Amino acid sequence: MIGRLNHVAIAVPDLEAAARTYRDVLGARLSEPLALPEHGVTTIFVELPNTKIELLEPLGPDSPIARFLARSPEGGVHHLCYEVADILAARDRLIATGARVLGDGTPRIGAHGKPVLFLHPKDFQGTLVELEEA
Ligand SMILES: CC[C@@H](C(=O)O)C(=O)SCCNC(=O)CCNC(=O)[C@H](O)C(C)(C)COP(=O)(O)OP(=O)(O)OC[C@H]1O[C@@H](n2cnc3c(N)ncnc32)[C@H](O)[C@@H]1OP(=O)(O)O
Ligand SMILES: [Co+2]
Repeated sequence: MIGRLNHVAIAVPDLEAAARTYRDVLGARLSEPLALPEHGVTTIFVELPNTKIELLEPLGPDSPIARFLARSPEGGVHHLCYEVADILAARDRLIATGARVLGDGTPRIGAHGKPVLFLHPKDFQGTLVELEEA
């Protein structure tokens, strides 16, 4: 069911500092910052030949990454995003297996303008999983 690894997300306390590290130290190509208030994050994507790194900074008081950063103030790997061909079919199949789809189960539009869903980390070896329709 899952396809390509779309991105690895890293929660960071300071997006500009993280962008400098990837651009100036690691020599990577970066997107412009994108504020996504409905997701409570600002993102910068690091473009790699085979996948992307999503740098995530909290945005607003209800950011879903605030608690993560409270536990890991220097930041860390936050989620993996896999592509699926049909997100509603993937959701229904996952629910049938007993996996917990976060929120109300309705896909929302993510950073790439495509529908996304999140799966509970406790059901996937302690890793938060995002699905994005390809
Ligand atoms: C820009 C859009 C999009 C894109 O297109 O790419 C994005 O990526 S947005 C990214 C941000 N959005 C989200 O993360 C949405 C989904 N997340 C959530 O609903 C919540 O963050 C959560 C995963 C349910 C966690 O909720 P929270 O209240 O922060 O945590 P708890 O304290 O209740 O944690 C319970 C339990 O889970 C562990 N945990 C929490 N976050 C992670 C994580 N990222 N990876 C692994 N494990 C995680 C946490 O440690 C707790 O464990 P125990 O202490 O053992 O109970
Ligand atoms: Co993501």
